Amino acid sequence: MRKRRGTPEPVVSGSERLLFGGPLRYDKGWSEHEDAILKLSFRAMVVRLPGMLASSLRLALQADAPAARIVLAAEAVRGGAQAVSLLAVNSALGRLLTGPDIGQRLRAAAPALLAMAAVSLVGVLLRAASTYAIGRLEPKVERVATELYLERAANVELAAIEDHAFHKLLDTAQYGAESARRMISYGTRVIGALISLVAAAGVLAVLHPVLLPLLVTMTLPSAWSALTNARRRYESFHVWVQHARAGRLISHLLTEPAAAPEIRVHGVGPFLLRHFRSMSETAEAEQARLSRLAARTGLIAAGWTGLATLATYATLGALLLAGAMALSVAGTAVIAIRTGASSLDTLVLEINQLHEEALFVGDLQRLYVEAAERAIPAGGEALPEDPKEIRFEHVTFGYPGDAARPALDDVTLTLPLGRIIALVGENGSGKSTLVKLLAGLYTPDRGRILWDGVDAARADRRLLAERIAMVAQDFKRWPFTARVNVAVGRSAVPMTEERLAMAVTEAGAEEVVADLPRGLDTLLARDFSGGHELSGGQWQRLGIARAAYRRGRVLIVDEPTAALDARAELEVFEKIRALAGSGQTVVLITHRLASVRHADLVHVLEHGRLVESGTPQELLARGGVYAELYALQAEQFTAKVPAPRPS
Ligand SMILES: Nc1ncnc2c1ncn2[C@@H]1O[C@H](COP(=O)(O)OP(=O)(O)OP(=O)(O)O)[C@@H](O)[C@H]1O
Repeated sequence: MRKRRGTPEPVVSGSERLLFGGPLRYDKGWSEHEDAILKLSFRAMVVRLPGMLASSLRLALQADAPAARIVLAAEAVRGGAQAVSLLAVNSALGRLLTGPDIGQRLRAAAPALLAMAAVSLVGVLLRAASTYAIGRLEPKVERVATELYLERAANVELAAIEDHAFHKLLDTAQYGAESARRMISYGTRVIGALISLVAAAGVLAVLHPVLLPLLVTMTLPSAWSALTNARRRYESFHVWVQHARAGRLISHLLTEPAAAPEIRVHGVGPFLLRHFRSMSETAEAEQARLSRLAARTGLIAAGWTGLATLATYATLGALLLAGAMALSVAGTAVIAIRTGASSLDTLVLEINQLHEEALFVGDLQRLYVEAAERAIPAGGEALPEDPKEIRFEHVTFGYPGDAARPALDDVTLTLPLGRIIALVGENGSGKSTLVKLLAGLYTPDRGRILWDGVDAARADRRLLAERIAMVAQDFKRWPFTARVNVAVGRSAVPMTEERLAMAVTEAGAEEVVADLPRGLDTLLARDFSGGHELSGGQWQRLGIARAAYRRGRVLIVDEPTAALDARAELEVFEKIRALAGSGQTVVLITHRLASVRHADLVHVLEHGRLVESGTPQELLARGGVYAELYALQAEQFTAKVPAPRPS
């Protein structure tokens, strides 16, 4: 790993070790992006300036072209006005300092003085126009950048979302949209300062050639100091981004409703607070380190600037004493030096800010590119209109980063369509993984999934998803109304009461809805006012209603009855059977083998491998894994209850 000189090893708090198993620092960032340090050098900063300005401009034009044009025009004219103003100063001073009597001198200087007044009025008006247009532009730029971020992020493969490196990019890039917003102001100020600097430098070069390099020497220290500090802040941000997220996570846990009961009953509050404090202190130590370095850099820069200023004014004095410069010219030079130095100062600061923001926008742009590369591919072969079966052929799949053992290992099985197929097996045997592959959420590492003859890997993924309705074990409980929680099953079609009512009935969720204070319009999020909470079983019924609303050809239900009472369980299986009766394929994952009795076909998985397949009756008769699991469950009901111990 390449490390910057002077970057100390991170301090790791006990809290990080205990709660998160180690230091929450990203330390690969610099070696992953070899050019990252180069990006922070002064030369690179200057070289990248046109690109940075162009990317701000592109974003601005995309967000609100008329406002962007107003800003550009106002800044260009304002810079020109400043040059005119300096020339007018020079002319006014020249006329005021030379000539016979003061009245005549004043009259001679009057046009230049009037020109100065007119130019400053124009400047004020242009500044107002620019302020208005920037105010209009900034939120739009942020929105456009955020929309693109969210759109790309929502469209990547599930494997990318679960990938550590991609997640880091998602984490850091989210700050890019805000930076894009800020780049508009900085970019505008850079353009303004550049133009007025050129004006001041032009005037100075005309007055005396030695004044120009002196002006530059005066400003270099603040450039160096600002750049050094920006580089440190950016570096630190990247290393600490995960730590910052963990801090926010702890504070969120302390306030979120889901954790509230346990926090109170188990007294988790003080424990989490203690670790929140300890982690905050670790982060504060990093902030203190940055401030210490910034103060030191600032002091060095200030000393350097002081010496350079002294040298500039000494040179001006020497030129005056030697008679090499007239007093009026020296007066204009002082004004031009002050204007120039302040423009150069502004320029350096603003370029630096622009550069710092551009680094974050760079993260965002990297995310755009990487997300596009990892997007769910568009297009592909069409699936057969009415396939007879889906066949897994020697399918092997392992989760990224989990090299120990594949979750599915050389699985070959058939899922006949229009039937109820049950997947059975102990925890971790690969059932959920199998249905995720079936739904196209992952693609096999080896082997094929065939819809009749068509390989799902070559099929159009959107068309494949169209056919699937899924109630996963951890299906999303959307913090919206009950209506949306059902209709989100197929949000692309217009929401109709008829379709909603049918889905609710098919899932047997009528009672759940009837019990809600505002029926389908009840908000199902306790953390909003008027929000209502459902029980696990009630949620599960809504989840099934959502899948019914979707009307996919293949209904995948993963543990549909885990949170249901015995009566509800029976009812739900009745509903699922009815769905299958209407020609729909049901792929059912359940641990309750009594419910599997009605399946047309059962596949039994063990450690990621298929160990048995057949009808429930065949499997019971065979006396294998299924029969063993079945007997175990049956025993629980037939075993004699031990007699109470005598007291
Ligand atoms: N997103 C994931 N990332 C990494 N590993 C995973 C992921 N999901 C599951 N696994 C691993 O894959 C294996 C199979 O898990 P899977 O969820 O498919 O089992 P299952 O049969 O559905 O289990 P259960 O009955 O407990 O739901 C397990 O070892 C699990 O740890």
